[in-house]
Amino acid sequence: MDLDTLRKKIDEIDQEVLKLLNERVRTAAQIGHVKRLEGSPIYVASREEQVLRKLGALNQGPLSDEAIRAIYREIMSAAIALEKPMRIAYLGPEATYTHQAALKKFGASIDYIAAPAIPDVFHLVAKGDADHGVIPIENSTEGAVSHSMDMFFESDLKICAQIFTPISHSLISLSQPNEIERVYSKDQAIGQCRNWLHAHLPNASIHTCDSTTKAVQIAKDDPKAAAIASILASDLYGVPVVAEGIQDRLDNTTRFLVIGKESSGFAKGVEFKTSFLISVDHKVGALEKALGVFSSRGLNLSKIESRPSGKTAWEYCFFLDVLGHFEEETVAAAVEDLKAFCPFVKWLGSYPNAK
Ligand SMILES: C=C(O[C@@H]1C=C(C(=O)O)C=C[C@H]1O)C(=O)O
Repeated sequence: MDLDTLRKKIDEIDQEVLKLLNERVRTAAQIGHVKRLEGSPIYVASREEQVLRKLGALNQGPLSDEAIRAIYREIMSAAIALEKPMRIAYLGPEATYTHQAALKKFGASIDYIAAPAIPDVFHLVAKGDADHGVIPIENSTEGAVSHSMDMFFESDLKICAQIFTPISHSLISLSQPNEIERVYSKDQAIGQCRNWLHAHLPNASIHTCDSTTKAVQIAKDDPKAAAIASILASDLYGVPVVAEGIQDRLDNTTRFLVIGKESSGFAKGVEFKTSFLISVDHKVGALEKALGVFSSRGLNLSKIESRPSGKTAWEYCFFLDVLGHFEEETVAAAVEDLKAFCPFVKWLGSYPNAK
């Protein structure tokens, strides 16, 4: 076929695609109406994952599953915006890695609010100024973001989704590396580039600041300074990248959480993760007994992290991640068991265990 004929064919296909897309978002708007009557949440992470999994199973190519997910991310974003204008608070300012994770999850049709600090994300959602919030929770190189974890002690907000984002850091500066005297970034980002900094900028002093974006703002005003941040932040502030991919591990990935007033309901065909916060008695075998509640039911405990209780020195609480949904019988029964002997058990949410 010649070019004109092929382009005519594309135009005809686009007409059909457009008609179907509008039909799809009109149906989503109707769903939004039903949800408003029921008072149920507009964004439903488990349903989205179910739709994406079904599409993955139906897909015969040549589009990759990744491409289907990216395309549908924007279709769903537009659908949600028609159901209700939605606001997502994230740990800002603009162009942070959390901002990028939020965009990846919610797409371009949603309104975003940059919050100055992690507690502000929680407060905006709790007050109803934002429908959901996005916060970093752990990094594959540096481990837990303890400030985020500790917020769950006091907050009643629930986890409704998780987002995994590969993190590639750049050195951003008005000067070349041999002229840099000071390096600025968020503590977590500095920790992810420790070996690189030691090898390439051994004489530079290292300074922490509130965010990777803030670091770029500093580097914009101080030619002897460099920031560790994303290429997006370098573009936004017009400060050049002088070295790329400076993180110590190639597979450096951060896990972010979406928080909201409600967790994510169960959906068939979707694998779930459930997070808990517990404390155990100061007794021999108390922690082992708590963990045994899950293993005896064949439940996979995918993570355990201890944090100081915040009440008494040298007393700890434990964050647990278990594969399964709180609405599933085995998980619910395990929790009932825990409640019988643990002084404190708090369910933090069940959400799709999508990578
Ligand atoms: C349409 C719905 O609302 C939202 C949009 C979805 C979609 O476009 O498929 C899926 C889940 C929700 O986040 C729904 O709940 O089914």
